[in-house]
Amino acid sequence: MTQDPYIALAGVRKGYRIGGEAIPIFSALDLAIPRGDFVAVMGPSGSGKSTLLNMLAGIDVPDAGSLSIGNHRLDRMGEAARSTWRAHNMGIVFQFYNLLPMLNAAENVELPLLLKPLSARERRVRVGKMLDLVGLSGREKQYPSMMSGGQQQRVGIARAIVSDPGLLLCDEPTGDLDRKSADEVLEMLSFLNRQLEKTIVMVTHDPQAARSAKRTLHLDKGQFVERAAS
Ligand SMILES: Nc1ncnc2c1ncn2[C@@H]1O[C@H](COP(=O)(O)OP(=O)(O)OP(=O)(O)O)[C@@H](O)[C@H]1O
Repeated sequence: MTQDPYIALAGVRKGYRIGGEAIPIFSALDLAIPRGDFVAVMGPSGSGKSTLLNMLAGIDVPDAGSLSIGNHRLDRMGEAARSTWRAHNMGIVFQFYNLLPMLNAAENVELPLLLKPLSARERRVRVGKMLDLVGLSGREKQYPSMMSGGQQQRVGIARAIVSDPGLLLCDEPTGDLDRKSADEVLEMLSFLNRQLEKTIVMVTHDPQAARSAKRTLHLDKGQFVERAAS
């Protein structure tokens, strides 16, 4: 049985212009990721990992070629449509957590739900479940400044999944963490992939983080090279 890939890039061209000079990043990038996959993306600095994540997130668009996620052609959507699409279909986990310092853990996790037609009680119940899932129940009222990096990242993960998106994009999710906290975060991502069937694309420089993924794609000279997990 063949299934259309969940994420499909075909012939994607992307570059930047600085002053009059064109800087090509991808000239014909192809990529197919099935639903339920957990992919690590590695590659040297400047190889285009963030550019790829930004396109998958609909923050940036290809100059040419097609980019679809779950049958939606992101390259054909306007900015407002991409932004709405993003709010409903994906969660993003950042290297430095991107929590709002003036909000406590529960309020940070609740943020994406404010866009949904839910009552305050429904939001509270959902936020409680998410904090429980990431092992932080009882810490609802704590502010980011009172939490370790690992705890902050778990709040970031709870916020990323609170709307129940099918896709998680992770940008160096363990880049700011010590080994033990990093391993806890990676275990959590594996759990979300295996038990909740989230599709995960994770950019990382950390080979140990990449080993948590089902496969690793190496960006090299604007193309992907797949290497078996070691
Ligand atoms: N908004 C932009 N304007 C101009 N050039 C850009 C822009 N964003 C990225 N670039 C350039 O595109 C190339 C790829 O950048 P990108 O950030 O995607 O690489 P990366 O693989 O994520 O790097 P790193 O591992 O250092 O984060 C780099 O040469 C970068 O300088």
